[in-house]
Amino acid sequence: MSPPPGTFSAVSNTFQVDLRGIVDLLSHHLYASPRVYVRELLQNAVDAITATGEPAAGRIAITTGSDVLRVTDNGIGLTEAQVHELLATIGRSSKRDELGFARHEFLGQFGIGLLSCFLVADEIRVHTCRAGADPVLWTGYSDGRYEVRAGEPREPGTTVTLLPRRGSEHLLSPATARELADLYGSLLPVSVEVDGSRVSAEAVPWESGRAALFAYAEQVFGFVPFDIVELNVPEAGLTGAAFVLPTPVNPATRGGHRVYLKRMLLAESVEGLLPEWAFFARCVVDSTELRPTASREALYDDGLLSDTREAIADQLRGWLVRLAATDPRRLGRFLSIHHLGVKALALHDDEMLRIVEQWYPVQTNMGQVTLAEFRERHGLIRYATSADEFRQLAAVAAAQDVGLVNGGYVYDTEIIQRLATVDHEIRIERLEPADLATRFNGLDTETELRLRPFLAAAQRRLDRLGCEVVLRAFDPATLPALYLVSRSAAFHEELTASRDKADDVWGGVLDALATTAPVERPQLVLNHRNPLVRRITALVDPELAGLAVETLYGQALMLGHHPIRPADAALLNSSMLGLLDRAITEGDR
Ligand SMILES: Nc1ncnc2c1ncn2[C@@H]1O[C@H](COP(=O)(O)OP(=O)(O)OP(=O)(O)O)[C@@H](O)[C@H]1O
Repeated sequence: MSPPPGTFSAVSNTFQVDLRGIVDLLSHHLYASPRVYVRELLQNAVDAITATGEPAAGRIAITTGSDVLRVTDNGIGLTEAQVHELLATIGRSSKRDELGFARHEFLGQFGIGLLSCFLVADEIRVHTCRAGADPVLWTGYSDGRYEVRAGEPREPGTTVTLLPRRGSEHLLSPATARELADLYGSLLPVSVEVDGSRVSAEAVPWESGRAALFAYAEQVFGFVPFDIVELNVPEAGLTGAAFVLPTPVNPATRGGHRVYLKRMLLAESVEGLLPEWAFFARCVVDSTELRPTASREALYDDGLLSDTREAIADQLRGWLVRLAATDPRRLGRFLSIHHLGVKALALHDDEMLRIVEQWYPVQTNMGQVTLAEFRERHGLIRYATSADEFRQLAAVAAAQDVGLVNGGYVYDTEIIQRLATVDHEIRIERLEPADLATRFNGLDTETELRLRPFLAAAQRRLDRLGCEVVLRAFDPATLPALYLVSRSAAFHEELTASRDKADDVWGGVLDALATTAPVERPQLVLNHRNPLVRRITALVDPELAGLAVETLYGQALMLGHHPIRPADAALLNSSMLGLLDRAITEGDR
């Protein structure tokens, strides 16, 4: 009885597949380049040889010419039933176990690799024979059809013949076939020949000694490495070498690594094998355990890959630590090339932090020294957090015998601060510009009394700019004035600037913030040791003295790279013009 209208009975169906769409998708969109067809054919041949249990006797011959390309192996071959099952079913592979897991000894696992041949061919012929069974010829077409018929008699094994699609002939040419077989197959443990000449049988480069490795790096990566670190990660069955780059690289450019899986080249530029901080190394490795993605262009990002990454990171770190212990000069050279990466690493790695502290010279107002040397000399690490602050204060601080590190370079301030958190013996102090003024000498009482009217007049001129004028005597005498902003004053200045731009609601919040703490005003410290300042303080004309103070204020602002507010710019403008007017009037007399 049929169900009443409007109700459905549950029917179990299977997906329908449009074969042409799948063939097109897998062959044209999965792989980045049509050149991978050689890799997939080599891989199938190697797997078929592995399946015989006698890899040493394995032979793969690629022949080109007469407009076709043939890959012949003396592997296990297929029976007719297997041909129907394996070649004609997309996604079916003989390389998985009953539970569907990839069988360890094989390179393939997905059951789609052969389809990559449709990138370059319209027709694929597989002529195969299993020992003791009849030879079979399977022909597949890129429109999704296939035929199976009896094949010509042959030795056990398989020959895959590709008939090029129009426009792809060059990809099957003798030169390209040779180049690709070399690229993908040169480390394979079976014999590979192209048109009768052998390509394979190279030993893995890291088993041929250091000299060979240096030559390899130059040939393959195009540089003579600064050093070579051997890599070994047993749980990933991984061996290989990391080449330390001899020149700086942008840490943001991700360097790819040459990765072989079971000695078949996966790709020349694989990402994710090293942690990001190790941008100074390029690797070549072979792994028996890491897994490829289906396109075989990248490594599958699983737990094993992240463990491997960690293990390689440890080995690179160990190399650095060893270098520090055995050859500090060489470490110094390395650091001068790759300091950015090492400093980035030091932010989350204690050993690297110590290496940077001990060996990396930083800029200070007493010359280039390491943080360790600086600490030994000054008892603490006093630092400026920006290059501007350092530039403004370095000479003045040095003249007061105050050592100062420029923390303005990338990561330097963070590194200094981290040092103090990992080692409580290490004292650090951010230089408070206003504190510097406390080290300046005051004036003797008589001079101070004499200059009081001048100071009061100067203060009146700068009051509206929120700046306090003080007179001190300090070195260097060549510096007439210094504009010092305490951190809280700097914060307050930023707050006022934001307040001016903010809308009412946000402005209210900023106002509330501004009133929470009393703020020290920025100081213009005039240097009484400076001859010009002395002459200014002695001027009898109060207007000229006022213009001079305003100009000193502007000059000190600019010297310290302080922000120039509209009110400052207006003042600078009027004082300059005022002085100019005076100078011209004087000159005309
Ligand atoms: N040269 C060959 N000799 C014997 N069998 C082969 C050969 N080439 C392919 N086959 C059979 O055809 C199946 C499908 O091959 P295909 O290349 O499409 O996938 P795969 O190698 O199993 O996996 P992957 O997609 O990861 O390469 C293989 O599992 C294998 O059984």
